[in-house]
Amino acid sequence: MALTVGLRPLTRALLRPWARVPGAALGRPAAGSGDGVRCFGSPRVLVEPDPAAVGVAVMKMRNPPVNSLSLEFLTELLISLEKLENDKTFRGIIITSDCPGIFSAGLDLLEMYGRDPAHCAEYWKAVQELWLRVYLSNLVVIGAINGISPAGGCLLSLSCDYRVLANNPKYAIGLNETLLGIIAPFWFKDVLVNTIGHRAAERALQLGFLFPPSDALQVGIVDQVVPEDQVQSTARSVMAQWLAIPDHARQLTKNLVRKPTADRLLQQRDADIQNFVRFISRDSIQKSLHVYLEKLKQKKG
Ligand SMILES: CCCC/C=C/CC(=O)SCCNC(=O)CCNC(=O)[C@H](O)C(C)(C)COP(=O)(O)OP(=O)(O)OC[C@H]1O[C@@H](n2cnc3c(N)ncnc32)[C@H](O)[C@@H]1OP(=O)(O)O
Repeated sequence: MALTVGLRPLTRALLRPWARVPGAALGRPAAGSGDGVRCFGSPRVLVEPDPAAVGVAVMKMRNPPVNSLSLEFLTELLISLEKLENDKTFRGIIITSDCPGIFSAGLDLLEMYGRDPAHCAEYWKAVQELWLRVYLSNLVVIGAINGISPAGGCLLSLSCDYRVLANNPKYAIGLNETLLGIIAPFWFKDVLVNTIGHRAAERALQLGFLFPPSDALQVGIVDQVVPEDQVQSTARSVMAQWLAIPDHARQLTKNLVRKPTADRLLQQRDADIQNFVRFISRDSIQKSLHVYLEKLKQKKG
């Protein structure tokens, strides 16, 4: 899949420090790992081969405190995913979080608040890019959702082939954009409709539902809810089932099902960026974001 990234300077800047992280250089054996064992990642994205499953990588998101999807974090995720996609050792990835209780707080509000249009455009391009990369990945992608997963975190989860959610009432998942006074873009909406159906998506999107685990399972936004300490092992068992299918048949079928949805964005990426920039730059939207960020601060104090 040839995707235009438009992130080259940042990508290069990010690649350099990796070489300085012992054992973290992409595609090279890690310090302390066995010969030929690949252990790679970046400061915020830990990627390791699953010791219990051949051909499977575990990707842990580590952007504390809440794994918000900042531009730098998105870029690191993109690079790691691209490397995995190109490394024939791997057939599947389990995406999970290294931040206790939080899968991902979604898009980084500070990338959209008080920023100039050029920054917002670059940011949105990276958001699009991550979605396309995960959604159309040739690898089997399983989400081991071990924490709360609102908005962009939910989109990331929905883009996996299968979602396992930890059974903790605090770990809600959903597209809650309306609660922030913003609107989920059409491609977020499309993925939700594809997953839970039109009527359920209509309610969930308008009301900004964050589904706790039992409701999430019932509506179908996740495929399985398991005790917290079984999320990884369940993800691994599910992975084995998906990897039992010949890659070419599974990949072509995935593409058949997902391409029309991805094409809707691919055909209008620039217009989507312009819409986002116009929308997010409005005074009223900036005010809503300000109020929401203040609420997050006050919650603490
Ligand atoms: C056309 C426009 C479409 C745009 C689409 C947007 C999609 C999105 O993804 S918008 C983001 C939606 N995300 C949320 O609504 C989640 C907001 N965060 C929370 O509800 C909570 O932080 C949490 C439940 C995830 C975690 O709660 P916890 O008590 O553990 O931590 P906090 O004290 O709330 O947060 C710690 C720290 O992190 C900052 N923060 C939290 N979320 C974000 C975020 N999404 N972006 C940037 N920063 C975030 C929070 O303000 C705290 O910062 P300080 O320590 O500096 O106060």
